[in-house]
Amino acid sequence: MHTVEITLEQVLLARDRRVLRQRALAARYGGTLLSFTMNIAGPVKDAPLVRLAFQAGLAALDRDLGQPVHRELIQAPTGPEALLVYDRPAPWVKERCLLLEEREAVGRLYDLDVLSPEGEKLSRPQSRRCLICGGPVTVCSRSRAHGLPTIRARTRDILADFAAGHLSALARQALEDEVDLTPKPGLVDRRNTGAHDDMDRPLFHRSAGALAPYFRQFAARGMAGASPRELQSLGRQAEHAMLDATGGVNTHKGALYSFALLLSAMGRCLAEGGDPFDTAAAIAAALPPAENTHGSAVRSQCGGVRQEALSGFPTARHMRGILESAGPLSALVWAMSRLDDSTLVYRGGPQGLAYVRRRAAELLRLPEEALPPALEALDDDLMARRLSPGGSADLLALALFLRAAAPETWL
Ligand SMILES: CC(C)(COP(=O)(O)OP(=O)(O)OC[C@H]1O[C@@H](n2cnc3c(N)ncnc32)[C@H](O[C@H]2O[C@H](COP(=O)(O)OP(=O)(O)OP(=O)(O)O)[C@@H](O)[C@H]2O)[C@@H]1O)[C@@H](O)C(=O)NCCC(=O)NCCS
Ligand SMILES: Nc1ncnc2[nH]cnc12
Repeated sequence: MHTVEITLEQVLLARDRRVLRQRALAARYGGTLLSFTMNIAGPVKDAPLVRLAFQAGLAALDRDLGQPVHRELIQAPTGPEALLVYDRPAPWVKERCLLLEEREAVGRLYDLDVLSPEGEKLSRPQSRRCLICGGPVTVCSRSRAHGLPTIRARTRDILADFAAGHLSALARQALEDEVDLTPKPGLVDRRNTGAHDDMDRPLFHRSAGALAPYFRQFAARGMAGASPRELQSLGRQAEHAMLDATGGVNTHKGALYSFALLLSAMGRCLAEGGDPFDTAAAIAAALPPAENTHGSAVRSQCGGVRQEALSGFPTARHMRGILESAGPLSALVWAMSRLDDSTLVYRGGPQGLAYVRRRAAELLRLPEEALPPALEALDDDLMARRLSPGGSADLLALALFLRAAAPETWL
């Protein structure tokens, strides 16, 4: 994405347009109006990092204030904007906006103007704090205490730090939501431990917690332009941390590889633009396939996770679409019906993979709500055969992450 420098005149025109829309919405709905824009100093007001923070702010508003009666979004060179109407008292809305602004550093970059039904803008009880010194921003802006380069550098640091933490939290949540989804044939879930004697749900949650700090680092290192070799080294450190947390059990080795690639790629694209899936594939291609692993043992029969990465994660991307149109169980069944899953080949040979693909394909026509009984029966069958579609489970987590992160809204 090419960043654009805007003029003061464009800023003023955007503000005039916003005021006219606010009046139109007040006339149409009454209710309390929230105008959400970003406080970004300098001539570049619209960039991937800004959009990511803005999208996260919208999600936080939905979480803290509930669904508005009306919402409209504007994407412009002067920066992302949202106009929201709530059927709530203006002081109630303002109080929650102030809490949201204070909750984390990125809130300092949110401009949440609350207007009463009569058009009166609710003031804040005390001045906003300066990004640089923490004093009243009115004093610093009047005295020009800090130069624009300093403020822009601090703004970018806040946005970059927020992005890494936010993406890490979404990735961790996706891993936890995947293992909690039930019933999943042959896999660990709330019903049983599938075809595994050495893993259970608490172990997977511990594993996700151990990986979260590394997920943050992959995104941050990607933003900093780290090389594939550096990322691979970080990946090995993350694998060791996972194994330390699980007592040596391989819960997420494959998931770590996929998430590491995608998070590094998202970080790179947040800083430099580009497509995160193409970037992930390029990083994977720059690294040699692993040796002396289960995957290497069956590589002549199965492409495994590296092949999925080299192709830009097409399976996870298609699964995300199924999440929207049907649901997570349907997405898992679809993946099981076609994925080149090395865990199945390693455990049951090509015939084990073919068996799972065939049984899953039989379920493709069922609607999401009709799947649980059939999946419980398949679960009992795969447990008896010691077959575990761990690759499909990993890609379900990746699809859940893509739905939550929605990179198309900020890249
Ligand atoms: C690339 C590495 C993972 C090297 O591992 P390997 O050479 O073995 O690669 P694969 O076999 O191809 O895949 C490894 C795991 O990836 C999952 N997976 C398999 N097929 C696919 C696929 N087509 N698409 C996506 N993902 C796939 C699967 O992982 C899950 O299953 C594992 C748990 O199942 P289980 O059967 O219990 O496995 P084990 O415990 O090993 O067997 P048992 O002893 O229990 O019988 C678990 O890993 C899940 O995640 C495959 O197992 C990678 O490790 C690597 O190169 N790392 C170096 C560091 C690095 O480069 N990192 C980041 C780069 S930016
Ligand atoms: N729920 C699960 N059960 C077994 N292996 C997995 N790998 C990733 N998620 C898994």
